[in-house]
Amino acid sequence: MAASSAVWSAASSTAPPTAPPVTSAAASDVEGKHTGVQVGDTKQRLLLLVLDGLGWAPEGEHNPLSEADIPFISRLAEDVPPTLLEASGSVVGLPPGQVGNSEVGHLTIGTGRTIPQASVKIRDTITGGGFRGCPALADVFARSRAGGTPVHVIGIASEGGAHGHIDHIGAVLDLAEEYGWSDRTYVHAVSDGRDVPARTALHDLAQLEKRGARLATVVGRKLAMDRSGRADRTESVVAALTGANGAPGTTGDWRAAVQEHYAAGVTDEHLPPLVLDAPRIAPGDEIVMTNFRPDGLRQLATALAATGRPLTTMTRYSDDIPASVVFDQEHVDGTLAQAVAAAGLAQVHIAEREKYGHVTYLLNGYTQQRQAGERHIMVASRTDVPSFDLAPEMSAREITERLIGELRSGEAQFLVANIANIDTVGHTGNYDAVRQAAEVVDACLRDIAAAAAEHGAYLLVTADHGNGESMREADGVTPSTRHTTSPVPLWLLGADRALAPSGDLRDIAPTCLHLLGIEPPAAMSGRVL
Ligand SMILES: O=C(O)[C@@H](CO)OP(=O)(O)O
Ligand SMILES: [Mn+2]
Repeated sequence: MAASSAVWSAASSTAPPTAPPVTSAAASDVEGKHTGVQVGDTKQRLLLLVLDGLGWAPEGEHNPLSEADIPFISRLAEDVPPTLLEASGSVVGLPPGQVGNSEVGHLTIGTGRTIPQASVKIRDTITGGGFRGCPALADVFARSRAGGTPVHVIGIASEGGAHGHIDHIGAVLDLAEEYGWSDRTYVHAVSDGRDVPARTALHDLAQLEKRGARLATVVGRKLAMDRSGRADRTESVVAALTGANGAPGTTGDWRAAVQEHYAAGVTDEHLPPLVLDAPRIAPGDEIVMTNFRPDGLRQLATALAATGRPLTTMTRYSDDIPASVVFDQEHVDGTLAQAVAAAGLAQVHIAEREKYGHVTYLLNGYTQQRQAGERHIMVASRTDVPSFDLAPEMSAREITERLIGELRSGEAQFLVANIANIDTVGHTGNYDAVRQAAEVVDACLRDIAAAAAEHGAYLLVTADHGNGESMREADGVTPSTRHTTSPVPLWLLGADRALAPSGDLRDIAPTCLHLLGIEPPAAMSGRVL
C-alpha cells in the first residue's frame, strides 16, 4: 500500500463512540492556500500533540501498527488521509537522508524553520581540515602539553549520527596526533545500539583502535547517557571513569567481554562499564565530550564538572554546566512559544521526563526561558523497569489526564504535549511491545480528542520523526531499534477545513499560529498548511 494512502487496519473495526467529527470538507485554492479558518478566528484554543516516533509507512509485516488494535487512528486515517510531513534530512538541518530525531524534530516544530545542526557544522569543519582551527579544542591540547596531563575523550562511538559520531572522536584523535599527544589521549567509548543496530560495538571499537584510539573504558548509553535523573546510573559511570569507589575491576580484553555480554543477551545500549588497562580520569585531567546533542551526556557532564576536572563539550549541554564549548548554539528568536505569548495567550507544555526537554528547551529554540503565561509540566517517567518494552504504557495515561484537566480548566489557549511511547518503546526493538504502545497511545488520543472537541479546542496530531512503524532492519529479521526517514502524519481535528496534502515539520508552527489567529513571524520559513 502506498504510504500516502496508508490506512492501518485495526483488529477491531468498531469506531470509538467518543471520536469527534473529522471533516475533509474544506477546499483549497490553487495557490495552496486553504480556506476555512481565517486569521482572527475566535476559537483561539489549540492543542498540538506530538506522538513521538509515529512515522507513516505502508502496512506490512515490519509495521506493528498494522496489527495493532488502534481503532481511533485507523478511523482517522480512513476519514481524512493525513497530511504527510517530511521530518528527516535537510529540512530539519541534517545531512540529506539522515534520519530525523526528537531534538531536531521539536526544534523545527517550535521554530518553524530549518536550524542548521551542529553535526553538519562539525562534519564540514572536519572535512575542511579538522579541529585545529577550533580554539576550545586546540586549548585543551595546549594546556595538556604544558601541564603534562592526559586528555580523556568521551563520546558515543557509532555512526548513528543522532547524538554524536565516531568520526568526531577520530578527528579529536587526529588533533592529539598533531600535538604529539596521542600517547596521553584516552577514549571512553559509549556504545550505542539505539541509533544503529543493537550489536555494532565490536565493529565500532575495532574501527576506533584502527584510528589509533587508546581505549580506556566502554559503557552502554543506557548508563552513560541516562537523562531520566537516575543518579545511580550516572554515579556508576563516574566511578568507572575516574576509578572512584565502586569502580569495577579491569576487564582484560574488550572483545571477549563484549562477546560474553552478547551471549547473555546484553546488547550495546545496555553494556555495563568495561574498564580496560589504561589510566582513569585523574583530578586535573582534561575531558573532551564529543556528543553534539546536548541531552544525552548532560547528567554525566554535570557530575564530572562537579569533580572540578576541566571539561570541554562539543556543544552547550546546559547553561548550568561549567564547560568550554566548541560549537556554541545560539538561542533562536521568533519561536512558536514567543509568538503565542506576544499575542497575549497563555500556554502549557507537557511531557513525561524522557521527553520533557524536547517540549520545552528544544521546542523553544534552545532556551530554558519561559515566556509570560508559559507553564511547563513534567510528568514522571517510570523508573521501575529496566527497559520500556516492559511498560509500553509508560506515562501516557498521566499525560492524558493532565491534558484533559488543562482543556477543562481553559487556562491555556495553546497546549503542546509529547506522548513518547511509540518512539521510546520502538528503541527497544520489541515488535510486540510497540504494538501494545500504539494501542495505549490510540486510547489516549481518543480521550484527548473527545476532550478537545468538548472544550472547543482545535487538535493538531503529528509526530517528530519515524521509528515504531518499521521494526525490522533491511534484512527483514534483525529487530530495528532506530529512527526512520518516513514522513510523519498531521491531522487537524475540530476545524471545518482541510490541510494541504503534504509539507514538512517547519509548517507546523505557522499552521498553529494561523489557527490561533496570530500572524506567523517573518523568520518562520514554514507555510500555513
Ligand atoms: O533516545 C534518543 O536519545 C534518540 C535516539 O538516539 O531518540 P529521540 O531523538 O527520539 O530522543
Ligand atoms: Mn527516539
